[in-house]
Amino acid sequence: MIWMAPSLLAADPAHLGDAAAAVPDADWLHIDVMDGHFVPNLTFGPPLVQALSRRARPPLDLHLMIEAPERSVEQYVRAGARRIAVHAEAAGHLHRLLQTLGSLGVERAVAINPATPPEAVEWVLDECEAILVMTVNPGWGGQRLIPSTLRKVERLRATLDSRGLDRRIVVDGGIDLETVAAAVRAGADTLVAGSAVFGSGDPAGALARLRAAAEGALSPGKSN
Ligand SMILES: O=C(CO)[C@@H](O)[C@H](O)COP(=O)(O)O
Repeated sequence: MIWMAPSLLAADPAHLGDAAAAVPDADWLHIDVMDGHFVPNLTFGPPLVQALSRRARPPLDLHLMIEAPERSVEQYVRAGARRIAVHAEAAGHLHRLLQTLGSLGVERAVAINPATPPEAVEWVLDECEAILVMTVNPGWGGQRLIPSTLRKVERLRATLDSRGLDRRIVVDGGIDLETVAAAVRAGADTLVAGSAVFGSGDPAGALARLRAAAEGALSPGKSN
């Protein structure tokens, strides 16, 4: 089953609550937390996440693009996160951090940047529910998908299949009507999309079209 996760990063910052409420049919609402260090951009802190949780119907999917994520995860769980992605590149003790997240009762994803090999997640697959493959370099929305990242998705899907592991593969960055089918065919089943949803005048309609294209790519005989 395909899951769609519109990313609020592409919404008008002056109307974030309205944007959060505009996609009730999303499976997750993706929120990019940036600290100005791990990536240069600075975005959502815990009070803002908590306020958004009151406007959003979908569960909140937080992507922590921050240094030392172990210092902040509890605050974000208290703010309303239902899934948290931490970067393999940022966590000094990734396995322990994932165990902590598990004990806090949230779904766990391990995120990897475009230059990070898929092997970076190999020894933590038992401690997460999803792997988030960055299909652009993190920090900004509106970039073009880097094609080599889909080869990494293929490798990860093959590894999961060979080990009989049921894990979500999330792709994040440059997902739109042109790229979504290739991402799904590579093995992604959870699609984060910012500009393609909130860059449109009709976020709910854009989300529905993107979902239809993704589901079409799963069904043999359909051309997407
Ligand atoms: O994590 C990030 C960017 O660092 C993403 O979640 C973006 O928000 C995706 O935006 P689009 O590429 O879909 O515009």
